[in-house]
Amino acid sequence: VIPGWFSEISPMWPGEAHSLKIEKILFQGKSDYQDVMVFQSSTYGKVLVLDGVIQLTERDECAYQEMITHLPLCSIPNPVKVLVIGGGDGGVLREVARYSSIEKIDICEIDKMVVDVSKQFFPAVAVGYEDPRVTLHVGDGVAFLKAVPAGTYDAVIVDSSDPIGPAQELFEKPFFQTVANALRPGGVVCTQAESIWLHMHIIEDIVANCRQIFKGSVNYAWTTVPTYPSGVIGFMLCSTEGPAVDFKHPVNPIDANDSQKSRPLKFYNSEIHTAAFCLPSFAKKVIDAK
Ligand SMILES: NCCCN[C@H]1CC[C@H](N)CC1
Repeated sequence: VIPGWFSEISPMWPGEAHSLKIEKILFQGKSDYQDVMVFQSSTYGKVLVLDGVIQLTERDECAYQEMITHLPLCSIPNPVKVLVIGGGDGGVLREVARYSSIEKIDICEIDKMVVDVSKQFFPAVAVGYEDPRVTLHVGDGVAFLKAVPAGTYDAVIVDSSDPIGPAQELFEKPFFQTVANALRPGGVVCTQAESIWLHMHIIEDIVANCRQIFKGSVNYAWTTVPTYPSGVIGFMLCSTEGPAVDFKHPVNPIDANDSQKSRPLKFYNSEIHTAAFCLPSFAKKVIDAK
């Protein structure tokens, strides 16, 4: 460990550790579920860390929040009801709130401390909670989805941490089945789906499970987030049986109905949407073969 530096050491990415220079530690706490820390970095703004794993930095969170939200929501013509599982920092809510067609945004986050810390230290991320369409449910996303009437949502976004810790169940087959049940026919789900450089086996299992459960489209997309392990993160994009969804070609260009023209997108655009589904051969072999 280098004094004055934060290193992201984890058995989930053995033998490597991304480091950020610390200017000042702003918060350290322990919730019912995990250790929570916020620090001011030298070059990436403020940083949110859960159980020693970087969740977001002010400098590059736009890449993740915009892609995980607009890849699914630009793929269906008229989202009305959306559910976010996880995402307690509020960044996905901020992006979902751009769609004027949306009438209801539910969010189920298990750890209230993440919500409170984000509101205190990341106001430009937690701004998503200010939208009147948002309802926060503090609890376990698995239980929440089991209680949701079938066919309730047009879209579900699973903005989880990694499969070690509170989010473990969000990577397992029963959870994907409850998501499929909660979606309308032709509804879409987008989940945080790790790194093709680090987690090809996890991704292989997720793709196999999704192909069994989601009878519409099943695709894997990826993007660059410098402060995530290996510098990239992926997403599973799945749709239920019903009106066809072509994830690779957006039908609902966000700029057509973006209610927040005062705060333009920093990362997402329709070209990078389509490009996100282009995979290197080692990943394509595994993902497209399933
Ligand atoms: N809403 C914040 C992003 C949470 N997703 C992250 C993906 C990469 C992981 N190593 C840590 C969580």
